[in-house]
Amino acid sequence: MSRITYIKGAAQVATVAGASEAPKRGAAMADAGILENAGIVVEGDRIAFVGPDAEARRYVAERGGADVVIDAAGKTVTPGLVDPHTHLVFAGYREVEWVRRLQGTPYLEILREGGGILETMRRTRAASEEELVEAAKRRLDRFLLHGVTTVEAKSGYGLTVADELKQLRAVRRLHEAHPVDVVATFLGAHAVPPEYRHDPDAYVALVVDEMLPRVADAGLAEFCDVFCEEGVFTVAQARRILEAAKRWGLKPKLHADEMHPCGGAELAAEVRAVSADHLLKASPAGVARMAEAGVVAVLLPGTAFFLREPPADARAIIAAGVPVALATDCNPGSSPTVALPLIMSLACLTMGLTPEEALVASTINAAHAVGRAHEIGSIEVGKKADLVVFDAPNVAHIPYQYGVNLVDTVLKNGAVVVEGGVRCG
Ligand SMILES: O=C(O)CC1=NCN=C1
Ligand SMILES: [Zn+2]
Repeated sequence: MSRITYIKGAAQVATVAGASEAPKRGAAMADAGILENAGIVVEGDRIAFVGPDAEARRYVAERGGADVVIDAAGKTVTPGLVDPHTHLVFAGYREVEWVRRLQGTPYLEILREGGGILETMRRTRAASEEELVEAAKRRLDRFLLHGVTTVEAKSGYGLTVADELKQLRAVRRLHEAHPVDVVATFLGAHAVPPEYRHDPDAYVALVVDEMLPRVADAGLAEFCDVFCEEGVFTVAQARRILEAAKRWGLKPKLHADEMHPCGGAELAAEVRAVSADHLLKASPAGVARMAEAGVVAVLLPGTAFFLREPPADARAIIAAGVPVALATDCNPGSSPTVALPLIMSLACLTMGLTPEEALVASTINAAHAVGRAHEIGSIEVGKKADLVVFDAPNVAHIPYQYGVNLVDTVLKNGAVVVEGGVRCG
């Protein structure tokens, strides 16, 4: 008989229900499926009931009572938060670079000098697989304390066959060893490494002819991403890599139009990418093409904030009918954070999302961006019991109390792993 957990008397339960087949877009994003004075019953690792608390209580009584009871009076329950864009596995931080950027040196200038991503590349190449796993585990611990129960994690700091495989093996070990589920993305085309700086196309050939086959044969990644940006990889190079990735069974994603309007959104639609991410400089035509192609826009307002750039035009992207998701972009250069609730605050404060839209973008739509919407991202019977109890009277408080971590309890696969805001499982 599997364990029965009863989350009782919640002031609000944000079910985010009804969008497991397709992400919420347009006006539908404003509806997080909120129930007042509701209860949730978990059996084993699955959601067994969600609805009025009186009915939940009856459901529990008919099964002889609950093994675990969580009092959610005055609190808000949401699906476990999903972060669809992180560079989780890396060695070393770049606070020195950040101070230089504060004083006016542009991000891409530092990259051209051989710093930035290439600074993290040198440290990640020098680190062992074990060191990468241990450092990332501590970041996953903090993600969990912020209510994040699934993250996507990219390679892209190795930039050699061996080091890209090392990073992706670390991602797989993290998924196996930590309560947070980790979804792997190959990002060998994150930057051109120094040894290829005189022949970037030769590096693209290494990515296509050597890295992709090894990653695919080892089953080390579900997605392939490219940093399509001025001075990094062109649209033509990105197209070549993503078309090859599709032939190897990896689903395409794209860092698109982050710093310059390069046509990344248009390319994402052309290759039918699962998601196009950043989009600070995306063209209206590119956004319209994304809507036609069903590409999810993963927006990263924390990165825009940290780069002190205007954010993506989320209202126009939502109005165009493109589903929007949010992510931290956790990385040592442009977004050293794991605080997805703060990203929700920035989405409201700098991009004009409502609290319910921000929650939809951090749950079911984010789950679609990592191909997991059938399993997670909403509180619906049969889905995995990944749940967060926030010490908040309603959903709005989650982004409203910006910078405050209101996470009280986290259930992962039906088991309590955070209680009273502290790790316990
Ligand atoms: O700077 C980094 O390490 C991560 C990044 N990739 C593309 N933009 C930022
Ligand atoms: Zn990124």
